[in-house]
Amino acid sequence: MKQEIFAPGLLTGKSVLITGGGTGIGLAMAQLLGELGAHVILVARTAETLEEAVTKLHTEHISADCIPVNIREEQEVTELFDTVSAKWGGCDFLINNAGGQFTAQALNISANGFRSVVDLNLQGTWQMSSAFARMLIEKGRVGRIINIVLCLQSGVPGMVHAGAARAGVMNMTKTLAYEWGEHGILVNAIAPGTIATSGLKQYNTDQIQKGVSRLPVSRIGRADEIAMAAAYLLSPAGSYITGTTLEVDGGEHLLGASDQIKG
Ligand SMILES: CCCCCCC/C=C/C(=O)SCCNC(=O)CCNC(=O)[C@H](O)C(C)(C)COP(=O)(O)OP(=O)(O)OC[C@H]1O[C@@H](n2cnc3c(N)ncnc32)[C@H](O)[C@@H]1OP(=O)(O)O
Ligand SMILES: NC(=O)C1=CN([C@@H]2O[C@H](COP(=O)(O)OP(=O)(O)OC[C@H]3O[C@@H](n4cnc5c(N)ncnc54)[C@H](OP(=O)(O)O)[C@@H]3O)[C@@H](O)[C@H]2O)C=CC1
Repeated sequence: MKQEIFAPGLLTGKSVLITGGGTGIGLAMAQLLGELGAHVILVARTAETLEEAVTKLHTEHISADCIPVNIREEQEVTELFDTVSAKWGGCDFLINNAGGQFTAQALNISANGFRSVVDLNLQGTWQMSSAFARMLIEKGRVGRIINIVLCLQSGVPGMVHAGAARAGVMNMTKTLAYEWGEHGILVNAIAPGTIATSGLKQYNTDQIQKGVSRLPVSRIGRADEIAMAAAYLLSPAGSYITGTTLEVDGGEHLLGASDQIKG
C-alpha cells in the first residue's frame, strides 16, 4: 500500500538520522524511509536493540547503520556528528524522535523528576538539532529536521513536565525554521496522538481504550501513519513547508483537557 502512495526510490541518495530509531515510531519511520531508498542511521542508548533493528532492516534490503548515543549527553552528541561526518560525509535529514516521560500528578514531581524529562525531550532535541545544523552549515549542505512531539493543545494532565518540554520544542521548531531558513534547513514537527507501540506499556490499557473511543477517528493510531507523515515532509512535496506542527492524532487536538486521561 505504501508503495502506491509514495514513488519507489523517492528518497534514493538521501540519508536520515533517527533518534529512538530502534523501536516503535522511530523504527516504523526507518522502515518506510529506508524502503523509499534512504540510508537510515539509528540512534538510541541500547546497542542491542539498535543492532536487532538494523539486522531486521537489512533482511528487508534497507541500507541501515546504528550508533549508540544518549542524546542527553552533549559530548556524546558531538562525537555522534563527528562519526557521521567521517563515515558518511554527513546526512540530509534528522528526526528527533527519542523522548518520553513518566506519568505523575504535578504535585508528585520533584525538581529532579521535572529536569530529567526536560533534559530528554527539550535539551536533547536542542543538542541534536544544533549539532546537525552546524554540520550542514560547515559543509554547505541543506537539510531538514522533524521533531516528534506530543498532542498538547489542551494541556497534558499527568505529564506536566512532558507537556512543557514538548511545547518548548514546538516553539523552538518555529524559531529554528525562521533562523535556519537562510541556510536551506527546513524545521517541522509532528504531533502524534495515541499510537500503538511498546512505549504504551507503561499506560493503563483501559484508560487508553477510553481515551481513543472519544476521538473523532475512534481508534488507536499506527506507527506507520506517523512514518507516512514524515515521508511526506522529507519528500519534494514538503519543500515549501517549515515551522509547522502536523497533528497526526485522529483529531485528539480537538478534545478538551477534561477528555484527557489523568496520570
Ligand atoms: C494513558 C493514555 C494516554 C497515552 C498517551 C501517551 C502519549 C505518549 C506516549 C509516549 O511518550 S511513548 C514513549 C514511551 N517511553 C517512555 O516514556 C519512557 C521514557 N522515560 C524515561 O526514559 C525515564 O522515565 C526518564 C523520563 C528519562 C527519566 O529517566 P532517569 O533515568 O533520568 O530517571 P531517574 O533517575 O530514575 O529519576 C529521575 C527523577 O524522576 C523521578 N521519577 C521517576 N519516575 C517517577 C514517577 N513515576 N513519579 C514521580 N517521580 C518519578 C525520580 O524519583 C527522580 O527524582 P528524584 O527522586 O531524584 O527527585
Ligand atoms: N506512542 C505514542 O502514543 C506516542 C509517542 N510519542 C513520542 O514518540 C516518540 C517515540 O515513541 P514510541 O515509539 O511510542 O516509544 P518508544 O519507547 O519505543 O521510543 C522511545 C525511544 O527513545 C529512545 N530514547 C529514550 N531516551 C533516550 C536518550 N536519552 N537518548 C537516546 N535515545 C533515547 C529509546 O531507546 P533507548 O531506551 O534504547 O535509548 C526508544 O527507542 C517519543 O518521543 C514519544 O514520546 C508522542 C505521542 C504519542
